[in-house]
Amino acid sequence: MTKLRVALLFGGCSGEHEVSITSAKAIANALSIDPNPSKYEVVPIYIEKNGVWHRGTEAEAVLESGQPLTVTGEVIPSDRIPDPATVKDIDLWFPILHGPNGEDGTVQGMLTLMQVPYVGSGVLGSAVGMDKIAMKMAFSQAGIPQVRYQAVRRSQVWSNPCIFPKLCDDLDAALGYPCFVKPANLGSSVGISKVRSRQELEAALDAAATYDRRIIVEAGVEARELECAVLGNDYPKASVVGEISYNSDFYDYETKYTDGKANLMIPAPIDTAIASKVRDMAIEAFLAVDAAGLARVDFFYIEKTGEVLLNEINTLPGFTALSMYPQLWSATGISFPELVNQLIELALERHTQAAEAR
Ligand SMILES: Nc1ncnc2c1ncn2[C@@H]1O[C@H](COP(=O)(O)OP(=O)(O)OP(=O)(O)O)[C@@H](O)[C@H]1O
Ligand SMILES: C[C@@H](N)C(=O)O
Ligand SMILES: [Mg+2]
Ligand SMILES: [Mg+2]
Repeated sequence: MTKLRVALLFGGCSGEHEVSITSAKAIANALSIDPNPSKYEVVPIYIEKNGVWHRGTEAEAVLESGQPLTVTGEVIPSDRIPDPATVKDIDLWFPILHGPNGEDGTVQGMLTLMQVPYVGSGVLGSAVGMDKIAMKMAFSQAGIPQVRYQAVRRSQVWSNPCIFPKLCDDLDAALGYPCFVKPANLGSSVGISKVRSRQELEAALDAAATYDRRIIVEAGVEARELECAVLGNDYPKASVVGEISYNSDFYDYETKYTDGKANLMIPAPIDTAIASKVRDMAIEAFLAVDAAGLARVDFFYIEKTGEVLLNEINTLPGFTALSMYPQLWSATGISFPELVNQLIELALERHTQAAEAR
């Protein structure tokens, strides 16, 4: 049988670069477990933090060591797209890029133009699923309950001294404290601050503005945190529901990626009615942004009132050893090696449908 040559695309110009390397290592490992090696040949392709693409020994070394390449020297723009000669043998692309320039529709646009199959959401699903303001607008249109929020532009934060205080007055009055200030297009809690005072609000807005032109400020809720994994294209399935608990202030970067800091409970110790609601909402969220292949949907469960609020969708969720997505499927009966096999099959299904429609 001829093997499908699968490009594992990782790294990227993103604050989640290191997480992407760890996710890619785990996926490469899953592709090395039987029966996957009889079907797939893995070709690692690494995108440096400065956007330069590498195939071959450099990409393999990053995957092996888990360490990013150090950015050096001047970059010409054409180094930031694949050299056609070096990728013409690729049969299918598996982007495992988190955050901007990879999870947000940019790479998906390039692969769509190339008319090649790739794992995960297309341009629209990726872009809407990445931007927390756009995603919330889509969710609210779909009638999915969420926390109160306000969208902020960087130009309002880095503005003249009259606009900024007025912005903070408005946020103060509308959302109160604690609130969460987030760059709209990022993940792994990078750039997020939990804010308890006016002074902290000002600093948090300034910090978020260093990451993104678009910022979201959300009312803080005291809630249990639930996550649900989705798999499929037109008829997506939801996994069992998981819960995360931790002792830190919130589920921040360090808590997410330091072994032993967060406790993952799968399945979550919640009523079946709540689990069923979460699973239904996860699928509604997936369809609302036009996701495909995979997504992990994050929720707040306010036990006192029984309310379940949708926090966000992640169209390229983490696959690290501490990440929920593969663990949720494993608990649902799909092993990690079988999961990556199904993701590849879903990519092929979507590609065939797109080709038939052309
Ligand atoms: N409105 C909120 N109320 C209470 N806690 C919040 C709120 N928003 C975020 N948090 C806390 O911050 C964490 C990160 O938020 P969020 O999931 O939006 O960020 P992210 O960077 O997209 O994370 P990831 O993509 O890694 O899941 C949440 O898991 C939660 O602990
Ligand atoms: C990778 C990270 N953004 C996640 O959602 O798991
Ligand atoms: Mg996220
Ligand atoms: Mg999240």
